[in-house]
Amino acid sequence: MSPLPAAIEATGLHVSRSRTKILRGLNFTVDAGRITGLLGPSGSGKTTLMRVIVGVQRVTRGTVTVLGRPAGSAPLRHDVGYVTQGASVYADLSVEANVRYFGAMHGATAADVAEAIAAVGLESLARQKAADLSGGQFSRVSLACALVAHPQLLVLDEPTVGLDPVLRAELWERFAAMAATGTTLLVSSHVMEEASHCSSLLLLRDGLLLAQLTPTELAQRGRSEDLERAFLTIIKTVEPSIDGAKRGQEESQVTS
Ligand SMILES: Nc1ncnc2c1ncn2[C@@H]1O[C@H](COP(=O)(O)OP(=O)(O)OP(=O)(O)O)[C@@H](O)[C@H]1O
Repeated sequence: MSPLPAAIEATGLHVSRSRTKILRGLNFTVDAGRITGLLGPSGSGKTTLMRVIVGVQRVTRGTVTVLGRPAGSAPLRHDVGYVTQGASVYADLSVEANVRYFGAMHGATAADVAEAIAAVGLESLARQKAADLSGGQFSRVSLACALVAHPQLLVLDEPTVGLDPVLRAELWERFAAMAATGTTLLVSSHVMEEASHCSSLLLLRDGLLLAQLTPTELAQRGRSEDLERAFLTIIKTVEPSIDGAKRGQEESQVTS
């Protein structure tokens, strides 16, 4: 079988916001039909990178191609799903009405709506108003609204925050099943143990890509099966080069 083309390709990606350099020269590819984890400490640039990929963040320099087209181009609207950290659903509508509403934009059927609700484990609450759900249930409505469109690429910003371990495990199983049927998933997290569910990991720190590697390679390079510890080891190893990159940037700011 010939390999699938990359679902996302970033070349020399720089993003500045309010004159602050947030992403500083990222180069990477995300394989189609796989789960790629976007991992890094708070403030490292994960959300900014996701916003670029879904086309809502202006790029300062460089290119990002998504499913073979420039990120944000109109034909991608039906092919890319994005679930932000803050759930974006209508609190005064029921779970079902929310999913139906978002599904209608993509021609989803009643069966698609029921399937998306079941996928996030909210069947028994389908008729409940979103406002009356718990925090974890509320954020799962958002996920169902993205799933109902059957996107080719699903970008999820910290989807497991606030979920109990059982639900978290179920969601990861769901993501794996989606990847097995060809969906590409890019999932951010700062919980390193979740890295083990991914085929490939993008490790971000201070807007720089420290490494792109598999969980096994992370454990090997970081010399620990504990992926949190392995990540910390990698951070310490590359710290001097980060300082160097920052210095280089400050020098270019002085000269530009
Ligand atoms: N509009 C803005 N103007 C200036 N700086 C911003 C703006 N939005 C975000 N930033 C900064 O960009 C950096 C990266 O933010 P981003 O939200 O991408 O990080 P993150 O890795 O997703 O963090 P978290 O895990 O906490 O959500 C942070 O230092 C943040 O303060």
